Amino acid sequence: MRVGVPKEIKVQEHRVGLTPMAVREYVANGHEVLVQTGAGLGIGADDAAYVTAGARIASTADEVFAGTEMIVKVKEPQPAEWKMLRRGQILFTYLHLAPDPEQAHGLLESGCTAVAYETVTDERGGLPLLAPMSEVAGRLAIEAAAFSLRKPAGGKGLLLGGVPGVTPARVVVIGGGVVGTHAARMAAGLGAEVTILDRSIPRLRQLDELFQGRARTRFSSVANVEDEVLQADVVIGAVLIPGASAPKVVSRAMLSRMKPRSVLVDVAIDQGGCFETSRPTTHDAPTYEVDNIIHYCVANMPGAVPATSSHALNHATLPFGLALAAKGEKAMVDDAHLRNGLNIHRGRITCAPVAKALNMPAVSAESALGM
Ligand SMILES: NC(=O)C1=CN([C@@H]2O[C@H](COP(=O)(O)OP(=O)(O)OC[C@H]3O[C@@H](n4cnc5c(N)ncnc54)[C@H](O)[C@@H]3O)[C@@H](O)[C@H]2O)C=CC1
Ligand SMILES: CC(=O)C(=O)O
Ligand SMILES: [Mg+2]
Repeated sequence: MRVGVPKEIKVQEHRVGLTPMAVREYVANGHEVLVQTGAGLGIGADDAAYVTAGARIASTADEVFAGTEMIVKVKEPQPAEWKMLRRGQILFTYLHLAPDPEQAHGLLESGCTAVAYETVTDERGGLPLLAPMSEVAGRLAIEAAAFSLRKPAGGKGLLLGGVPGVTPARVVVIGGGVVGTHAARMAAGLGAEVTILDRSIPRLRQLDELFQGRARTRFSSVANVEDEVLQADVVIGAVLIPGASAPKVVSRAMLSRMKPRSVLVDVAIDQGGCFETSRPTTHDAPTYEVDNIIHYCVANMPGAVPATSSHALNHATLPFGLALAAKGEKAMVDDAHLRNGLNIHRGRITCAPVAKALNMPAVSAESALGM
């Protein structure tokens, strides 16, 4: 198959869909790879590195989209990219369609076959193509919070871990999945006082084992969330219902009762955000304030550390991308986990939670693929 890698165009997005390592694997499997010039510069991979790996270099995104059967990206396509996609062309990338009706319409009109990294599943019930970026974002969330607590950054002037004789900051993590676990590990490692809330009892049991007392666990009821949030210096929003819009777990009414200049980091913003007052921000202007509470809501946090995150992402996407390149849409007929990634197929939505969030009709991926 001819596979295309355009340069990412979202604000401050420096990751790349295929690293030279991955290009070499595609080429070794008999595929042709067309990479837009400069696509890898954010990770220190110049055009020569891609040529060495076996790619051809295209001078424009137009050339990449027009000359290939599958596009491998990182972030959801931007409006200029919807227009370059065509019927039957496979798009393999993050989509986060539930809070994004404009993108959904753009992709439906293009007729493309859009496979979303974030809804591909594995046999253990996990999300293997979301997990590596959730690991990155969970860790970054604590860096972002620590920075936002500092006085020169406009914060309340608190050191996350405190020092001997002075109490540390209270960090509350809502959602104890991949993002939540990595955020809690970073916060606990820095010496903060950490509480993790989740609605899954089995998950709370695992977290209790994992943290061995270095983080408290608590069931995520409305009352418990409120109790924790009102005492917090930092709240990390890390809930997910796969494919769906994030549930709102912190209301605007709670903000005025929180400790002044506390920090909310809404990692779940890519699914619409789990705080009522969240709206997406960019790395250029990552924070804003509501009711004296600092909000950090960057929707592509791992884009800030592309030299780590591009490699972690490629390690996870590679086997699925190779299957799509080898078999086209049949790869999804053969693999139910990859099929769960199918969000849009030739003008129809094929992911039920996405359709529900957008209030649009859906068909099953099985019927769309003629199974
Ligand atoms: N902003 C960014 O740059 C990035 C955002 N993300 C997003 O972070 C979010 C979390 O991702 P993961 O940790 O990988 O998901 P996950 O599926 O591993 O964990 C989500 C957890 O939320 C829990 N949960 C669901 N409803 C809850 C509620 N009402 N209260 C408490 N817990 C609840 C689930 O039981 C689960 O343990 C997703 O929206 C993901 O897309 C991930 C990577 C980067
Ligand atoms: C998962 C996601 O939204 C990101 O890595 O940017
Ligand atoms: Mg979006």
